[in-house]
Amino acid sequence: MGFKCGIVGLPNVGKSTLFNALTKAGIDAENFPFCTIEPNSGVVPVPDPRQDKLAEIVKPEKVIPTTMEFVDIAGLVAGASKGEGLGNQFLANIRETDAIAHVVRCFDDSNVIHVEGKVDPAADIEVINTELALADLDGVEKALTRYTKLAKGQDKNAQAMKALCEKILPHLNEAQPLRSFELTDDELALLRPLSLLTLKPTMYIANVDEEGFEDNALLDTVRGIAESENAVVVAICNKLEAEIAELDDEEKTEFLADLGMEEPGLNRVIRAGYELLGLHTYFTAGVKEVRAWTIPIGATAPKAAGKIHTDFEKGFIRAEIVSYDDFVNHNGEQGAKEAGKWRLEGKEYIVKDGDVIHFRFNV
Ligand SMILES: Nc1ncnc2c1ncn2[C@@H]1O[C@H](COP(=O)(O)OP(=O)(O)OP(=O)(O)O)[C@@H](O)[C@H]1O
Ligand SMILES: [Mg+2]
Repeated sequence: MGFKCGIVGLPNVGKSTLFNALTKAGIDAENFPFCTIEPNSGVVPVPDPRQDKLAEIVKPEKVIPTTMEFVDIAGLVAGASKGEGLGNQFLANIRETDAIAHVVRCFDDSNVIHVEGKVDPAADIEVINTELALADLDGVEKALTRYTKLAKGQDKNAQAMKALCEKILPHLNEAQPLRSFELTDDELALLRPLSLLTLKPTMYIANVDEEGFEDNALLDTVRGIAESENAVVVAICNKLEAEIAELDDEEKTEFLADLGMEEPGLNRVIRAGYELLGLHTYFTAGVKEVRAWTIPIGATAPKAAGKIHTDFEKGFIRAEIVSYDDFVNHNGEQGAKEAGKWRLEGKEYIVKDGDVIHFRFNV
């Protein structure tokens, strides 16, 4: 089920620091039982202020946030696609993720070793992107050999695959990510089984020092590169976040206020990851629990219902919906009903972000 975001980057750039902060923050949220799946993989609650607002109104016994999984992946070095460093193992770990958070060092600290000897975000990004592109090149070349054989028969799919592999190979040969190659939806669907790394939605995490959020040429470099690839950048000080995550709730509020921050920077990372995956949230809000559920953007009401239980999808009758704003503005379901804001929707309804839903079904 889980949506996984892999944390990648050069060695010693702050990946584990970020991961630790993320997973610690998970424990501190208390209302979610943080679970470690593997030593380097953790489920993190997705912070959503709307859910807190709903809970204030409904006063449920429990509040259950939705979650996503982060995976801390070993540092990648030049040559990984040829088996250097942890090489293929590393690449296999990335292949299993749904999106990539690429941590880039944007802090100067001579005490922290940089594997390439100097802090240079553009060069660092290139090392990683090149390795990922070369890994894809290898995958596409193998696929081409396979489909070339199959295409000799009448296999239409194999013929289409062969042509497509030939079309994208030159781009990969120049170590360019496929994100920057224009592909139709049909072509993307054809390529899906190859789980290509450079097609995964990617965000850059610029790891800055405490004063590094403004007037930071290193950060500007990352922003420039991201813009050219239509990628997202989140600037964050991983070291500071790790410290914040260690604090108890009260200390945390005070500490953040001192820094002039409303919430930990981590929340931006989690939310950016969530958006990157093309996900959004609907809520169920009863006295037992107020709960957030994750669905792909564009999911219909029965599909959304299926998240709760397959029976809800199979026996779907209708969805009773109040949109988030109406729910809050009218102080709950009853108020929204009286104001005529309570809707009945059928099988075709595309669930909107923030919908508060009650499903009717029979089994
Ligand atoms: N923003 C920052 N400012 C200063 N130091 C930092 C910052 N972020 C991380 N560090 C420091 O950088 C060092 C390396 O961090 P970390 O172990 O998280 O790297 P990593 O990317 O996981 O490395 P590896 O690939 O070897 O696992 C640590 O000493 C950490 O405290
Ligand atoms: Mg690490």
